[in-house]
Amino acid sequence: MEIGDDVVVTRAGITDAAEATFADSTEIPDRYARPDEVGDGVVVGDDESYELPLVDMARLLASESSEAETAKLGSACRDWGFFQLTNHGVDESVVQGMKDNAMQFFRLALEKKNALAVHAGSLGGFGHHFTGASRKLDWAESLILATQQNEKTSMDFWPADPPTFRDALGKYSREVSSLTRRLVGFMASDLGVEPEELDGAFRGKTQSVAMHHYPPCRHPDKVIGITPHHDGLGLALLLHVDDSPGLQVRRGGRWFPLDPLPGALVVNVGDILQVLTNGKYRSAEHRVLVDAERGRATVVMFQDASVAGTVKPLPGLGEARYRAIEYGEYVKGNFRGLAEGTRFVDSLEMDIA
Ligand SMILES: O=C(O)CCC(=O)C(=O)O
Ligand SMILES: [Fe+2]
Repeated sequence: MEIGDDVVVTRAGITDAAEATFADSTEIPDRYARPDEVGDGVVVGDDESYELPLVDMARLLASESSEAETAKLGSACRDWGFFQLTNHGVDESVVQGMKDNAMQFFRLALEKKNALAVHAGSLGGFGHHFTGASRKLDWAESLILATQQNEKTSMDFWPADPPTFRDALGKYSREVSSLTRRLVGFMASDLGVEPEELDGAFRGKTQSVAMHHYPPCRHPDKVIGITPHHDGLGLALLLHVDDSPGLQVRRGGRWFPLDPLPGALVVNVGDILQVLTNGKYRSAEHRVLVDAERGRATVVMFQDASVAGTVKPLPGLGEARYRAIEYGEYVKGNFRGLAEGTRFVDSLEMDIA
Protein backbone atom coordinates (compact mmCIF):
# COMPACT_ATOMS: atom_id res chain seq x y z
CA MET A 1 0.00 0.00 0.00
CA GLU A 2 1.38 3.40 -0.97
CA ILE A 3 2.30 5.17 2.21
CA GLY A 4 5.87 6.17 1.41
CA ASP A 5 9.10 4.20 1.64
CA ASP A 6 10.34 5.65 4.88
CA VAL A 7 7.20 5.07 6.91
CA VAL A 8 7.70 2.53 9.68
CA VAL A 9 4.74 0.22 10.14
CA THR A 10 4.85 -2.64 12.59
CA ARG A 11 2.40 -5.34 11.63
CA ALA A 12 3.07 -9.01 12.24
CA GLY A 13 2.09 -11.99 10.14
CA ILE A 14 -0.35 -14.66 11.34
CA THR A 15 1.77 -17.76 11.83
CA ASP A 16 0.66 -21.37 12.28
CA ALA A 17 1.39 -20.87 15.99
CA ALA A 18 -0.88 -17.80 16.10
CA GLU A 19 -3.65 -19.76 14.42
CA ALA A 20 -3.25 -22.64 16.89
CA THR A 21 -3.41 -20.14 19.76
CA PHE A 22 -6.67 -18.70 18.40
CA ALA A 23 -8.13 -22.18 17.85
CA ASP A 24 -7.40 -23.46 21.34
CA SER A 25 -7.21 -20.60 23.80
CA THR A 26 -6.81 -22.71 26.95
CA GLU A 27 -3.35 -21.24 27.49
CA ILE A 28 -2.69 -17.61 26.60
CA PRO A 29 0.89 -17.09 25.41
CA ASP A 30 2.73 -14.19 26.98
CA ARG A 31 2.70 -12.11 23.78
CA TYR A 32 -1.09 -11.90 23.94
CA ALA A 33 -1.54 -11.68 27.71
CA ARG A 34 -2.31 -8.20 29.07
CA PRO A 35 -4.80 -8.72 31.90
CA ASP A 36 -3.90 -5.39 33.55
CA GLU A 37 -4.96 -3.47 30.46
CA VAL A 38 -8.31 -5.20 30.05
CA GLY A 39 -9.43 -4.07 33.47
CA ASP A 40 -7.96 -0.57 33.09
CA GLY A 41 -10.69 2.07 33.36
CA VAL A 42 -14.18 1.30 34.45
CA VAL A 43 -16.29 -0.47 31.91
CA VAL A 44 -19.85 0.62 32.41
CA GLY A 45 -21.78 -2.52 31.60
CA ASP A 46 -24.98 -1.93 33.51
CA ASP A 47 -24.85 1.83 33.87
CA GLU A 48 -27.90 3.10 32.00
CA SER A 49 -26.94 6.73 32.40
CA TYR A 50 -25.23 7.00 29.06
CA GLU A 51 -26.16 6.30 25.51
CA LEU A 52 -23.88 6.45 22.53
CA PRO A 53 -25.52 8.77 20.02
CA LEU A 54 -27.72 7.66 17.13
CA VAL A 55 -28.02 9.72 13.95
CA ASP A 56 -30.67 9.04 11.35
CA MET A 57 -29.70 9.74 7.73
CA ALA A 58 -33.35 9.72 6.64
CA ARG A 59 -34.02 12.56 9.10
CA LEU A 60 -30.94 14.44 7.90
CA LEU A 61 -32.27 14.26 4.35
CA ALA A 62 -35.92 15.16 5.10
CA SER A 63 -36.37 18.94 5.04
CA GLU A 64 -38.65 19.11 8.08
CA SER A 65 -36.22 17.22 10.37
CA SER A 66 -32.88 18.11 8.81
CA GLU A 67 -31.97 21.00 11.08
CA ALA A 68 -32.64 19.12 14.32
CA GLU A 69 -30.85 15.99 13.09
CA THR A 70 -27.85 18.03 11.89
CA ALA A 71 -27.57 19.45 15.40
CA LYS A 72 -27.64 15.87 16.74
CA LEU A 73 -24.90 14.86 14.32
CA GLY A 74 -22.86 17.86 15.42
CA SER A 75 -23.19 17.13 19.12
CA ALA A 76 -22.31 13.45 18.54
CA CYS A 77 -19.10 14.51 16.77
CA ARG A 78 -18.25 17.10 19.43
CA ASP A 79 -19.08 15.09 22.56
CA TRP A 80 -18.28 11.53 21.59
CA GLY A 81 -16.58 11.45 18.21
CA PHE A 82 -18.69 8.34 17.63
CA PHE A 83 -22.26 7.61 16.58
CA GLN A 84 -24.36 4.90 15.00
CA LEU A 85 -25.90 5.91 11.70
CA THR A 86 -29.32 4.46 10.92
CA ASN A 87 -31.10 4.54 7.54
CA HIS A 88 -27.68 5.16 5.96
CA GLY A 89 -28.99 4.32 2.50
CA VAL A 90 -26.21 1.92 1.47
CA ASP A 91 -27.87 -0.69 -0.72
CA GLU A 92 -28.78 -3.72 1.40
CA SER A 93 -27.56 -6.26 -1.13
CA VAL A 94 -24.22 -4.45 -1.33
CA VAL A 95 -23.91 -4.55 2.47
CA GLN A 96 -24.84 -8.22 2.56
CA GLY A 97 -22.35 -8.99 -0.24
CA MET A 98 -19.59 -7.28 1.77
CA LYS A 99 -20.47 -9.18 4.95
CA ASP A 100 -20.63 -12.55 3.17
CA ASN A 101 -17.34 -12.07 1.39
CA ALA A 102 -15.52 -10.83 4.48
CA MET A 103 -16.70 -13.92 6.40
CA GLN A 104 -15.79 -16.24 3.55
CA PHE A 105 -12.31 -14.75 3.39
CA PHE A 106 -11.71 -15.28 7.11
CA ARG A 107 -12.96 -18.88 6.84
CA LEU A 108 -10.29 -19.75 4.27
CA ALA A 109 -7.34 -21.92 5.28
CA LEU A 110 -4.48 -19.88 6.76
CA GLU A 111 -2.24 -20.73 3.83
CA LYS A 112 -4.69 -19.08 1.42
CA LYS A 113 -5.09 -15.99 3.55
CA ASN A 114 -1.33 -15.75 3.83
CA ALA A 115 -1.06 -15.39 0.06
CA LEU A 116 -1.73 -11.77 1.05
CA ALA A 117 0.45 -11.78 4.18
CA VAL A 118 1.89 -8.49 5.43
CA HIS A 119 5.56 -8.06 4.76
CA ALA A 120 8.15 -5.97 6.56
CA GLY A 121 7.27 -2.30 6.70
CA SER A 122 4.03 -2.72 4.80
CA LEU A 123 0.62 -1.59 5.94
CA GLY A 124 -1.52 -3.56 3.53
CA GLY A 125 -2.16 -7.28 3.66
CA PHE A 126 -3.29 -9.99 6.04
CA GLY A 127 -1.87 -10.18 9.57
CA HIS A 128 -2.10 -8.78 13.06
CA HIS A 129 -3.28 -5.16 13.06
CA PHE A 130 -0.56 -2.99 14.63
CA THR A 131 1.83 -3.88 17.39
CA GLY A 132 1.95 -0.81 19.61
CA ALA A 133 4.52 0.19 22.19
CA SER A 134 3.75 -2.84 24.38
CA ARG A 135 4.73 -5.21 21.55
CA LYS A 136 1.79 -7.36 22.60
CA LEU A 137 -0.31 -8.93 19.88
CA ASP A 138 -3.98 -8.28 19.37
CA TRP A 139 -6.47 -11.14 19.51
CA ALA A 140 -7.49 -10.65 15.89
CA GLU A 141 -6.60 -11.35 12.30
CA SER A 142 -6.95 -8.37 9.99
CA LEU A 143 -6.85 -7.66 6.28
CA ILE A 144 -5.93 -4.11 5.27
CA LEU A 145 -6.28 -2.94 1.66
CA ALA A 146 -6.22 0.29 -0.33
CA THR A 147 -9.65 0.63 -1.89
CA GLN A 148 -9.40 3.89 -3.78
CA GLN A 149 -9.17 2.95 -7.41
CA ASN A 150 -6.57 5.07 -9.14
CA GLU A 151 -3.37 4.50 -11.07
CA LYS A 152 -1.47 3.70 -7.88
CA THR A 153 -3.78 1.11 -6.36
CA SER A 154 -5.23 -1.84 -8.07
CA MET A 155 -7.70 -4.58 -7.35
CA ASP A 156 -4.84 -6.99 -8.12
CA PHE A 157 -3.84 -6.71 -4.47
CA TRP A 158 -7.31 -7.68 -3.32
CA PRO A 159 -8.10 -11.32 -2.50
CA ALA A 160 -9.08 -13.38 -5.55
CA ASP A 161 -10.66 -15.88 -3.18
CA PRO A 162 -13.61 -15.97 -2.56
CA PRO A 163 -14.20 -15.21 -6.26
CA THR A 164 -16.89 -12.60 -5.56
CA PHE A 165 -14.71 -10.67 -3.07
CA ARG A 166 -13.37 -8.00 -5.45
CA ASP A 167 -16.74 -7.20 -6.92
CA ALA A 168 -18.33 -7.00 -3.45
CA LEU A 169 -15.60 -4.76 -2.02
CA GLY A 170 -15.59 -2.52 -5.11
CA LYS A 171 -19.33 -1.91 -4.82
CA TYR A 172 -19.24 -1.41 -1.07
CA SER A 173 -16.28 0.97 -1.27
CA ARG A 174 -18.06 3.18 -3.83
CA GLU A 175 -21.25 3.27 -1.75
CA VAL A 176 -19.30 4.29 1.35
CA SER A 177 -17.51 7.03 -0.59
CA SER A 178 -20.82 8.60 -1.61
CA LEU A 179 -22.24 8.19 1.88
CA THR A 180 -19.17 9.98 3.25
CA ARG A 181 -19.72 12.92 0.90
CA ARG A 182 -23.33 13.16 2.04
CA LEU A 183 -22.38 13.04 5.72
CA VAL A 184 -19.59 15.57 5.30
CA GLY A 185 -22.12 17.98 3.73
CA PHE A 186 -24.20 17.87 6.92
CA MET A 187 -21.08 18.24 9.06
CA ALA A 188 -20.17 21.41 7.12
CA SER A 189 -23.63 22.75 7.77
CA ASP A 190 -23.32 21.98 11.50
CA LEU A 191 -19.89 23.64 11.67
CA GLY A 192 -20.93 26.65 9.64
CA VAL A 193 -18.07 26.23 7.16
CA GLU A 194 -18.38 26.45 3.38
CA PRO A 195 -19.62 23.00 2.23
CA GLU A 196 -17.05 23.12 -0.56
CA GLU A 197 -14.18 23.51 1.95
CA LEU A 198 -14.97 20.34 3.89
CA ASP A 199 -16.11 18.38 0.86
CA GLY A 200 -12.95 19.42 -0.99
CA ALA A 201 -10.86 18.03 1.88
CA PHE A 202 -12.41 14.55 1.41
CA ARG A 203 -13.05 14.52 -2.34
CA GLY A 204 -10.73 12.27 -4.34
CA LYS A 205 -8.66 11.29 -1.29
CA THR A 206 -7.45 7.82 -0.42
CA GLN A 207 -9.83 5.25 0.98
CA SER A 208 -8.71 2.07 2.68
CA VAL A 209 -10.37 -0.82 4.42
CA ALA A 210 -9.53 -2.89 7.49
CA MET A 211 -11.44 -6.14 7.93
CA HIS A 212 -11.06 -7.71 11.34
CA HIS A 213 -11.94 -11.11 12.70
CA TYR A 214 -11.81 -11.54 16.47
CA PRO A 215 -11.91 -15.24 17.34
CA PRO A 216 -13.59 -16.22 20.62
CA CYS A 217 -11.17 -16.62 23.53
CA ARG A 218 -11.60 -18.71 26.67
CA HIS A 219 -9.88 -15.94 28.64
CA PRO A 220 -11.52 -12.73 27.43
CA ASP A 221 -10.22 -10.97 30.55
CA LYS A 222 -6.61 -11.54 29.50
CA VAL A 223 -6.46 -10.45 25.84
CA ILE A 224 -7.40 -7.40 23.78
CA GLY A 225 -8.99 -7.57 20.32
CA ILE A 226 -7.57 -4.22 19.22
CA THR A 227 -5.21 -2.10 21.29
CA PRO A 228 -6.62 1.27 22.41
CA HIS A 229 -6.00 3.78 19.62
CA HIS A 230 -7.33 6.84 17.83
CA ASP A 231 -8.00 6.55 14.11
CA GLY A 232 -5.44 8.69 12.33
CA LEU A 233 -7.33 9.55 9.14
CA GLY A 234 -10.44 11.61 8.35
CA LEU A 235 -13.52 9.52 8.98
CA ALA A 236 -14.10 5.82 9.70
CA LEU A 237 -17.30 3.93 8.88
CA LEU A 238 -17.61 0.54 10.53
CA LEU A 239 -19.88 -2.30 9.49
CA HIS A 240 -20.64 -5.03 12.02
CA VAL A 241 -20.66 -8.28 10.07
CA ASP A 242 -22.49 -10.15 12.83
CA ASP A 243 -23.85 -7.62 15.33
CA SER A 244 -21.56 -8.93 18.10
CA PRO A 245 -20.54 -6.30 20.65
CA GLY A 246 -16.89 -5.72 21.59
CA LEU A 247 -16.08 -2.14 20.54
CA GLN A 248 -15.57 0.31 23.41
CA VAL A 249 -15.21 4.08 23.27
CA ARG A 250 -13.25 6.07 25.84
CA ARG A 251 -14.78 9.17 27.30
CA GLY A 252 -13.88 10.90 30.52
CA GLY A 253 -11.34 8.19 31.30
CA ARG A 254 -13.89 5.36 31.13
CA TRP A 255 -14.62 2.75 28.52
CA PHE A 256 -18.16 2.68 27.16
CA PRO A 257 -19.26 -0.45 25.30
CA LEU A 258 -21.09 0.18 22.04
CA ASP A 259 -24.16 -1.93 21.55
CA PRO A 260 -24.39 -2.59 17.80
CA LEU A 261 -27.75 -1.66 16.35
CA PRO A 262 -28.63 -4.12 13.57
CA GLY A 263 -28.54 -2.39 10.19
CA ALA A 264 -26.66 0.69 11.43
CA LEU A 265 -23.11 1.75 10.60
CA VAL A 266 -20.76 3.05 13.30
CA VAL A 267 -19.14 6.33 12.26
CA ASN A 268 -16.22 7.94 14.03
CA VAL A 269 -14.19 11.10 13.72
CA GLY A 270 -10.51 10.52 12.92
CA ASP A 271 -7.58 12.71 13.97
CA ILE A 272 -7.43 14.56 10.63
CA LEU A 273 -11.09 15.58 10.92
CA GLN A 274 -10.34 16.77 14.44
CA VAL A 275 -7.62 19.02 13.00
CA LEU A 276 -9.77 20.18 10.03
CA THR A 277 -12.51 21.21 12.46
CA ASN A 278 -9.94 22.99 14.65
CA GLY A 279 -10.71 20.62 17.52
CA LYS A 280 -14.49 21.15 17.39
CA TYR A 281 -15.00 17.49 16.52
CA ARG A 282 -13.08 15.00 18.60
CA SER A 283 -11.41 11.80 17.61
CA ALA A 284 -12.04 9.39 20.47
CA GLU A 285 -9.86 6.56 21.68
CA HIS A 286 -11.40 3.13 21.22
CA ARG A 287 -10.53 -0.54 21.64
CA VAL A 288 -12.06 -3.97 21.13
CA LEU A 289 -12.53 -6.67 23.75
CA VAL A 290 -13.29 -10.26 22.81
CA ASP A 291 -15.90 -12.74 23.91
CA ALA A 292 -15.57 -16.23 25.39
CA GLU A 293 -18.14 -17.78 23.06
CA ARG A 294 -18.77 -15.57 20.08
CA GLY A 295 -16.38 -14.55 17.36
CA ARG A 296 -16.82 -11.11 15.83
CA ALA A 297 -16.03 -9.56 12.46
CA THR A 298 -16.05 -5.97 11.22
CA VAL A 299 -15.32 -4.09 8.00
CA VAL A 300 -13.97 -0.57 8.58
CA MET A 301 -13.62 1.94 5.74
CA PHE A 302 -11.20 4.80 6.36
CA GLN A 303 -11.70 8.02 4.44
CA ASP A 304 -8.65 10.20 4.18
CA ALA A 305 -8.69 13.99 4.05
CA SER A 306 -6.35 16.95 3.58
CA VAL A 307 -6.46 20.50 2.28
CA ALA A 308 -4.38 20.66 -0.89
CA GLY A 309 -1.80 18.25 0.51
CA THR A 310 -1.76 19.80 3.99
CA VAL A 311 -3.37 18.80 7.27
CA LYS A 312 -4.60 22.00 8.93
CA PRO A 313 -7.74 23.63 10.36
CA LEU A 314 -10.30 24.93 7.85
CA PRO A 315 -10.78 28.69 7.72
CA GLY A 316 -13.70 30.18 9.62
CA LEU A 317 -13.32 28.06 12.76
CA GLY A 318 -11.43 30.55 14.90
CA GLU A 319 -7.74 30.93 15.61
CA ALA A 320 -5.89 27.79 14.51
CA ARG A 321 -5.22 25.42 17.40
CA TYR A 322 -3.08 23.07 15.31
CA ARG A 323 -0.04 23.84 13.23
CA ALA A 324 -0.28 22.96 9.56
CA ILE A 325 1.70 19.94 8.43
CA GLU A 326 2.36 18.48 5.01
CA TYR A 327 0.24 15.35 4.51
CA GLY A 328 3.18 12.93 3.98
CA GLU A 329 4.83 14.18 7.16
CA TYR A 330 1.56 13.74 9.00
CA VAL A 331 1.26 10.09 7.90
CA LYS A 332 4.84 9.37 8.96
CA GLY A 333 4.31 11.01 12.34
CA ASN A 334 1.05 9.17 12.83
CA PHE A 335 2.63 5.76 12.26
CA ARG A 336 5.57 6.67 14.47
CA GLY A 337 3.06 7.55 17.19
CA LEU A 338 1.22 4.24 16.75
CA ALA A 339 4.50 2.35 17.09
CA GLU A 340 5.56 4.34 20.15
CA GLY A 341 2.18 4.40 21.83
CA THR A 342 1.87 8.20 21.60
CA ARG A 343 -0.67 10.31 19.76
CA PHE A 344 0.91 12.35 16.99
CA VAL A 345 -1.92 14.86 16.65
CA ASP A 346 -1.20 16.08 20.20
CA SER A 347 2.20 17.28 19.01
CA LEU A 348 0.48 19.54 16.44
CA GLU A 349 -1.51 21.39 19.07
CA MET A 350 -0.45 24.97 19.65
CA ASP A 351 -0.79 27.04 22.79
CA ILE A 352 -3.34 29.70 22.16
CA ALA A 353 -4.71 32.14 24.65
O1 LIG B 1 -13.40 -3.80 14.81
C1 LIG B 1 -13.71 -2.85 15.51
O2 LIG B 1 -14.72 -2.80 16.20
C2 LIG B 1 -12.79 -1.64 15.58
C3 LIG B 1 -11.71 -1.61 14.53
C4 LIG B 1 -10.87 -0.39 14.60
O3 LIG B 1 -10.92 0.36 15.55
C5 LIG B 1 -9.95 -0.05 13.50
O4 LIG B 1 -9.80 -0.79 12.55
O5 LIG B 1 -9.32 1.04 13.58
FE1 LIG C 1 -10.04 2.26 15.04
